[in-house]
Amino acid sequence: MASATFLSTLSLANKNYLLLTPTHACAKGYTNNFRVSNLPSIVVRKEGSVRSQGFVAMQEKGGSTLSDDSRTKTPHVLTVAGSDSGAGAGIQADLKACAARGVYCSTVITALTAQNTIGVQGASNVPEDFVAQQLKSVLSDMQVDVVKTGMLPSVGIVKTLCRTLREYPVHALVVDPVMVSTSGDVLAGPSILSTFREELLPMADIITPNLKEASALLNGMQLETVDDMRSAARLLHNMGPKNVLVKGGDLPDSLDAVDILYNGHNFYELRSPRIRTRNTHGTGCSLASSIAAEVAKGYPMLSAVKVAKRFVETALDYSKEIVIGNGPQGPFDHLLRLKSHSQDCHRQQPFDPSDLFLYAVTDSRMNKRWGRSIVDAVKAAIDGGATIIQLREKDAETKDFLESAKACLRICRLHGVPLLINDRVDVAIACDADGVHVGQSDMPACVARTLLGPEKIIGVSCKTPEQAEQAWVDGADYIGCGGVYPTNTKENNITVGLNGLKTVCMASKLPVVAIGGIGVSNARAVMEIRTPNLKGVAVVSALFDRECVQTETRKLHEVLLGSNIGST
Ligand SMILES: Nc1ncnc2c1ncn2[C@@H]1O[C@H](COP(=O)(O)OP(=O)(O)OP(=O)(O)O)[C@@H](O)[C@H]1O
Ligand SMILES: Cc1ncc(CO)c(N)n1
Ligand SMILES: [Mg+2]
Repeated sequence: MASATFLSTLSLANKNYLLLTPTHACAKGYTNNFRVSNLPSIVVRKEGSVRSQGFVAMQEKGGSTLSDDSRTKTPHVLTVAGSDSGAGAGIQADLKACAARGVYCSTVITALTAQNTIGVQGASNVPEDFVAQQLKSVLSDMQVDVVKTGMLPSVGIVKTLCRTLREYPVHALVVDPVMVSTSGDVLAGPSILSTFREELLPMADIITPNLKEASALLNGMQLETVDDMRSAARLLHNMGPKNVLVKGGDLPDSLDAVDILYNGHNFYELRSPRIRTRNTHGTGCSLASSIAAEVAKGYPMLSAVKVAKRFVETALDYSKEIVIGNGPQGPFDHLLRLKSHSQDCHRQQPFDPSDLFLYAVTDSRMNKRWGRSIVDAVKAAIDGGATIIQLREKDAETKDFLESAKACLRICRLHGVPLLINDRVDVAIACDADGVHVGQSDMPACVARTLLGPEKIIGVSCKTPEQAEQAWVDGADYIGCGGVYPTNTKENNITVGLNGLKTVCMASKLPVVAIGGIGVSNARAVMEIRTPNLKGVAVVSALFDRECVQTETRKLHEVLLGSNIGST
């Protein structure tokens, strides 16, 4: 049995920190094997013992870590579990959940399963001594913070794990006592129950049985209501784990997904709306891994469980319609990416610099003046031959802007024309636009790149070769150079002229679009500076401060074609 949980609050540097100690590291037989971890760590000598190891967890409200040193290590979860060939549960779910939650995950594989959305067709255990070898390889080298267990298919493997954990103590142990898959296939037989009860559960910081597993651990106790779940949690807690989470994913007749967390003092009833979906295979593994991930980051158990549950709920909701496999229980998408790809038949094309040829930039004031909606303006520009659109809505309310952007995106995708958002990276992300255009005092392009990911288009306004170089370094795709001519659209804008444009084009490693006071009368002169990097012109007033946007766009298109430069 683990020794009793010892909780205290201590004051350090005028801040209250919650000191959790000892963790399971002081369970019977742990060796005196301490190490420095990313988690603010305090070795606690309790009752003359030097065996116990604890860590300072962040407080529920706005906690903070103890020292800068403590922030340098990457949080690390080791999952000890079975492989699922269908990749919805097991090791594969654990890897995806940890990646989604932003922690590193190493893997010790205990069994291979041949599994899909129909069920488990076969299983083959990894030999005990090879499980031991994998455990040693990882634990002796990689500074694991939290071990999470899943399928442990034999008594020998459970014992091997317990022995190795005593030799290499970690900060926390999360045990998902996997026994039966949702398809009803046995992943670990009843023979392991006694070793679970006697050896593994007492070492655990949390165990996360589903209803069937809780029932099996409690000799077949019937579990049909939330009250039954509370009773089960209390009885399981008596077996030694610090926390028990009884999961109610399979609770009959429950509109909500209810889980009960019990820490020996309090019960917490955690509820979320039940998502109506067939794609729930691997929810248990993912929940346990996400709890492990949050604990590895340093959060206290209650916060970790809450965040993990919300993550699973969000991922299920996001994935409720994805179609993978023909069986009754499909996998879900931890990384929240598959839906937009599978449902979007007009996928974004990779950035093509020739798209900068006729670059139309909308202006809310001009649209208002001419009594047209932003959607109508975009439609007309595309019909006239615009090759890329940027929405520049300085005055719009965010909610309205987002709605307009979504409507414009549908039109742009239909015509294969990229849609960029000016300044507002948040709006671009929210509507899944093709990219953003940022100015020198907006969000730096490198930060926008981190937020938007590698595929999105990022343009930066530049007036000098130095700014153009920085845009390249920051990972932009193109630069906008100007104002080439004086313009009313931008107040106090310094004009660079054709010479300034040429200097920047010559220096730039990125394709360039010219902007500022350009229209039908001078577009040809701009393109005739003849530098290979200049791919087109960006235009606001010459298209949108006119009665007929389509006609003006067509005229400009003809002029540009006549200049015979930059077009595809
Ligand atoms: N349809 C659903 N909507 C929302 N949450 C759900 C749904 N199904 C399960 N959950 C939640 O997912 C988590 C995992 O619970 P569940 O009871 O499904 O585990 P499990 O049976 O071990 O899963 P598996 O063995 O398929 O990996 C719990 O927090 C549960 O409340
Ligand atoms: C390998 C493996 N582990 C756990 C589960 C439980 O979901 C499963 N179906 N397969
Ligand atoms: Mg499970």
